[in-house]
Amino acid sequence: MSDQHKPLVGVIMGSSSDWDVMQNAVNILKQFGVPFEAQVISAHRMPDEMYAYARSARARGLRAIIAGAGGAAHLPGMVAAMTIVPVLGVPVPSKYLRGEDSMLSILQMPKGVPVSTFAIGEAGAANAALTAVAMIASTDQALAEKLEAFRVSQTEAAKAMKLPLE
Ligand SMILES: Nc1c(C(=O)O)ncn1[C@@H]1O[C@H](COP(=O)(O)O)[C@@H](O)[C@H]1O
Repeated sequence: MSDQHKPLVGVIMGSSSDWDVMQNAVNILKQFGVPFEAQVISAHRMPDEMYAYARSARARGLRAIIAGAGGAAHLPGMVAAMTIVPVLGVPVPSKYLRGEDSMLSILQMPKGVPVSTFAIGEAGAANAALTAVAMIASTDQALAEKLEAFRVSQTEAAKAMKLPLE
């Protein structure tokens, strides 16, 4: 990471109402010190802005785009249609269908335009960010070591878990 201020990961979401979930991605990027940008971009409500964002992503140096959306979640797929920067899709839980609609909208892409799709909700947002970290770590040894250390401490925490019976 030569320039700490130049974002390597773009985090976008269809609405500010997605923030509760999507902040889990931002928190991971902050934890690993990966430069990122985060903003609301909607395929449905801001198609021109979405177009400009996706078309400029690669030239601006983004290595991954984490795109979260709920309901008819077309944002990740439409962004993926307009850039070869890998898109990591996060299904945001929806009010009536609890995110199953979001998940299927993001997951069922036609052959040739991939969106890597993660679990519905917070775990998906965090795991999308961990995947972006892993992608960047493939050419950044210091980041790779941080990711290894994260896994070790997670394992230690799991091994130390106690049940109330004990
Ligand atoms: N799925 C999309 C897109 C899109 O895919 O372009 N734009 C907004 N949305 C979603 O609409 C839901 C409700 O949004 P509001 O809470 O603003 O009404 C959000 O989960 C958002 O991601």
